[in-house]
Amino acid sequence: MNPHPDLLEREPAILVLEDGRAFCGDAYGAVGETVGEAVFSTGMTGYQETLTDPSYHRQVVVMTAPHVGNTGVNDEDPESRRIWVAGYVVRDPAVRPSSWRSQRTLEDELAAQGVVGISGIDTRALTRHLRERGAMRVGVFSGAAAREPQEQLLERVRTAPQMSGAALAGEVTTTEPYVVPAVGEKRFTVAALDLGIKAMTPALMAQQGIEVHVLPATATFEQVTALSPDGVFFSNGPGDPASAEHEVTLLRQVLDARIPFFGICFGNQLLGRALGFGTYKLKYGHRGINQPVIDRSTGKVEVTAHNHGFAVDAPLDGAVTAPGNPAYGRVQVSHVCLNDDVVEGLECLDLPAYSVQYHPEAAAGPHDAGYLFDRFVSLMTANKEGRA
Ligand SMILES: NC(=O)CC[C@H](N)C(=O)O
Repeated sequence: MNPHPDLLEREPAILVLEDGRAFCGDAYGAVGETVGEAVFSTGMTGYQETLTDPSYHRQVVVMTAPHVGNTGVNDEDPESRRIWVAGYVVRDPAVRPSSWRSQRTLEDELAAQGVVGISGIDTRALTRHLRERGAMRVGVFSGAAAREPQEQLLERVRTAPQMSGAALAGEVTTTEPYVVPAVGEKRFTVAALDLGIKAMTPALMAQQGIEVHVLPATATFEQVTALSPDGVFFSNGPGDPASAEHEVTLLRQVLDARIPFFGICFGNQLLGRALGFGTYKLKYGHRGINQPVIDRSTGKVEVTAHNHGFAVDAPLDGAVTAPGNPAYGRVQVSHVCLNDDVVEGLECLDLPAYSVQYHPEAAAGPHDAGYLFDRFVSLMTANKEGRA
């Protein structure tokens, strides 16, 4: 038997932020180097879902939860086919996983998938720094790279691509369409554009009797209508919504055709753009599983899962005519984050279309927002019956 990893001397590693601040730690996962956008997640659970969420593509995730890896890794919880984070920053890795569902250790999984990480970092201090200075590029270096002069490492961080302006859906989407069959009797057909979709989303739709046709991000309006869908869905996904031109054009065609539409996260930002609103980069984003959001139609507060670095710029007070096209009628902000008043949902009053910035699929996270899938079913039902 190999000696336990913590009995081995870990290789030194260094984390270098774009503004020059550096943190020393130990190599964790794959040894090597990686650069990306430094973001922090406050989720205490669900690291497997976080790591495999395609929206984290090109991001180095800093975990504020101090102890990571406790429940190991299994083959049931991934949200996609691989780990997407560009790097992983933790304070104190679990010495050994303890869960009846665990099949491997987290560190072995990170190493097997080539994900460079760093442990032994004061992730609270790093998070406070990111909150003060904002999300920025970062590099994690271990092995030979960690021995290079820090100025050279900093140079590599400063020349890495920025998240602003990045069009990344094409790098994470499925290459071929596939179908997630309805559970039980099939009631609806939905075309779901995969911009970085999480597995739980079609799974929850399927439970509502929806047959979900997941399409590549490059799908055309003709490919969508060929399915005669009862509804169209746009998923979450990485990158800057301001760079998603094809998707916005497609969504405008969907709205013009009055096909019921539901969008999550990136899908919400794209609905915002299709209606004529702008989007902007948040200082450090929302990532975690306990973010309070108010549903303005009911006044109810939901505790929700978030993962977004951009947001829609829309007026919070009441309905307005869609600024991009008056033919779309009135639109209002349906949900707002109680921490910072960021737009968390949009609702069209004269079109069958709505979206949320957060994650009703809650993988991981609380299930408070599950009703949003029921709303999609109601919208499609009303549209079928000519009431929408
Ligand atoms: N989870 C998502 O869909 C994220 C959307 C977008 N990439 C953002 O960071 O805001």
